[in-house]
Order: sequence, then C-alpha cells, then structure tokens
Amino acid sequence: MSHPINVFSEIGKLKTVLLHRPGKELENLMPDYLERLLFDDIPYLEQAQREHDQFAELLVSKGVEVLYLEDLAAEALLNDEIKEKFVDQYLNEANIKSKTAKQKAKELLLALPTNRELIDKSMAGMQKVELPKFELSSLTDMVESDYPFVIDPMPNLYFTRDPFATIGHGVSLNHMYAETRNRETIYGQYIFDFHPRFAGKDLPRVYDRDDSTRIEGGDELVLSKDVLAIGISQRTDAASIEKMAKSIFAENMGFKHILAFNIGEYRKFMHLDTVFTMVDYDKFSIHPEIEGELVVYSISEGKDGLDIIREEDSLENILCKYLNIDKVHLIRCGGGNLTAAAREQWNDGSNTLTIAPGEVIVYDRNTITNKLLEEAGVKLNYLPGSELVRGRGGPRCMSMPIIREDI
Ligand SMILES: NC(=O)NCCC[C@H](N)C(=O)O
Repeated sequence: MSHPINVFSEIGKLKTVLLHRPGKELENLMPDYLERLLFDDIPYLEQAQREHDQFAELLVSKGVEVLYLEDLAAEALLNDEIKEKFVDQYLNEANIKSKTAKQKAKELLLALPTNRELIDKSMAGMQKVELPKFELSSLTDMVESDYPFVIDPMPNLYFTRDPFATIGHGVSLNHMYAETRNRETIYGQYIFDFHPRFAGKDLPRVYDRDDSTRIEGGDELVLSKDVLAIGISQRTDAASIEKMAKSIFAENMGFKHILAFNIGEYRKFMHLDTVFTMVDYDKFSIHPEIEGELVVYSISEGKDGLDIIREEDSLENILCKYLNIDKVHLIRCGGGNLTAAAREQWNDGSNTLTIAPGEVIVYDRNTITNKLLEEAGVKLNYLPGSELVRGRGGPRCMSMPIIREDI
C-alpha cells in the first residue's frame, strides 16, 4: 500500500510541503486580545501574504510540491454529511455561549456557496456584527458583553508545523497547549480522515487530538530514520512524549530512540524548533541560551516497557552517539554574543527550514546567524519576513513536510 507521508529526516530533499497562506484571520487580531491568541503584534495582511507567496514561490522553484491546508480541508468535505459534521464539531469547540448565536453561525457557514469559502470563514472567525439580529430570548443573550467575536479567529494557522506533525509514514495529530490553537487540529482530523490523498492509506496515527496531555509539532523533530527529538517545553508535556514513544515503537516504522530535550517553559522559545534545528548531516542551528540548562533524556524500547536514561554528556556527544556521526557542528544563533543571540532568536534566527542536506530557507533579517550558517558551508535561501515574523514563527514553523527523500 502506498505511503502518502514519508518523513524520516529533517534534511532529506523536500518533495511535498503543506502551507497555509495567511488570511482574514489576521484582520481579526485586536490589541486587547493578542496575548490569548499567542500574538505579539498585528501583521499587515497584504504584506504578510506577499511574503508568504515568496516563500511558496521559492519552494516551487526548488521543485517542491506546495499543498495548502485550506485547499485540502475544503476538498476533505466530500459531501453534505461530512460538511455538517465538520461545522458542528467546529462550533462545539468554539466556546459559543449563546445557543441562538451558535445556530445563526451554523446557518451562516452552511449558506456559503463553496467549501473553500466555508473553510476560509471558519479560519477567519466571526464578529458578532456579522450575525443577523435575533431576539434575545435567554439571559445569556441579554447579558451584555463587549467582546466583539462570536467565534475567535485562528491567526496561528500559517504555522502549519504545529497542529499535526508528520513522523515516518505517520502523523501526530496533536493536542495543543492553548484553546486558541487546539481548534486548528480539526482541519488535520478531517484531512486525514476523508481527503482522498490520505484517507484509507497506510498512515499510522501516533498521537490523537483527544488525548489529555499536550504536544505540538514545533517540538517534534525527526533527526534520522532511527532518532526523534521531542522538546519538553511550554507546549509539550513529558507525559505526551512517553505516550508518543509507546506509539512510535509499536508502529515499527524503524525509530529506535527518542531524545527528550528539556528546554524549560518559556514563551520566547515555546518550541524546540525555535532554538534547535538540523541543517545538514552534522550541523545544527542552536540558541546558546538553552545550552546551559539543557537536559536530554533518551527513551528506547525496553523488555518491559520504556527504558529512560538521563544523558550525562555534552549535547555534541549525545548527538554523535545517537546519530552515529563523528563530529557535530553547533552553529550558535547570534554567534557568541548573547544580545545578538536573544534578538535574532526572537525573530526566529534558529528556526531554519532545511530543503536539502546543507540547504535552508531563513529570514533575511537575522544577519549575524545567517553569516555563521554561510561560513559553515550551509547554502541559504533568504525570505523577507518582517510581517510574518510578528506571529513569532519562522520558515520551519510555517511548513509541514509531507514527503522528504530518504537520506
Ligand atoms: N513551531 C513553532 O515555533 N511555531 C511558532 C508558533 C507561534 C505561535 N504564535 C504560537 O505561539 O503558537
């Protein structure tokens, strides 16, 4: 049976990738609600779209097939029954207090002429003023609230790295840290359940969105066909990594070890891939601020369950040991200067997307880190990211590999 997903490394030549072009959801961001929606500023949508189009064009110019989340989600709504099931689940998870408003929102969504318009609207969110006036029949309706939305926007959707992660031939359909992002995983659920490209194929689910503990794709790295690295972070619980390990080993896709990187719970590096990414067989981009306190645990399949060891060695030696390489080159974000490192990490200087061994896509703004990558022999493709980066994500965050060539 064919495998629609093939991701056994971070660096194998990228053949197919999933993106989401930022949409109207960015125009439903308001200063008072930025923090809850995990944003630090309000991007200029048209410029963010121009930057994102450059990202997609660069990938296409490298021979990469670019899929869009919004297209796959629309195509997954194969019939009216699936469409209504999606709308009901989406509304049930949208935290709408008023029963009448929920019904009116459902009518509005189902009246949209195409599936794509329905998906776009579901991503953008819904302001109260968009609903037709209705009689305030319940106390809930009558209690005035100045909150302008009946359904929150999902502005983080263009970070397709996080709601689900491709691992080997499978997918980790994630349970996210924050409510605002957990709704994003519904699209993955319908795509993998119903889209002809994935439904009914050999596609193991190694994590499920209904699980109780949290895990996000920015913490999930496929370092090799044998080794995963998963961050214990603000977004991913240690318990989730143990569940993932049991699931991964049971699927027999070939993975032998999971390295759990405890990077602490910080908003500025909410995921492992904001401070550590793989750019070549033996080269990694890393933010120096995590190196001091970093603790790495290795998890492998034991006779009676999982064998878990706290690794008592340098990161370089741990990576050499588990990746079977003689030497590792850590390229430090911002070089040795902590001011430059902090500034450039904040703007995703370490969040590189590797499109082939030794070739990456980076934001052009992180000049010190980029120079160090180049000096290390890495081939750089530059992306303007002034508006995209306001969401606190870089090229790796904004992409989910579907197919990489094996290395
Ligand atoms: N993999 C990543 O690092 N994704 C970036 C996510 C940024 C988004 N505003 C968030 O806080 O979840």
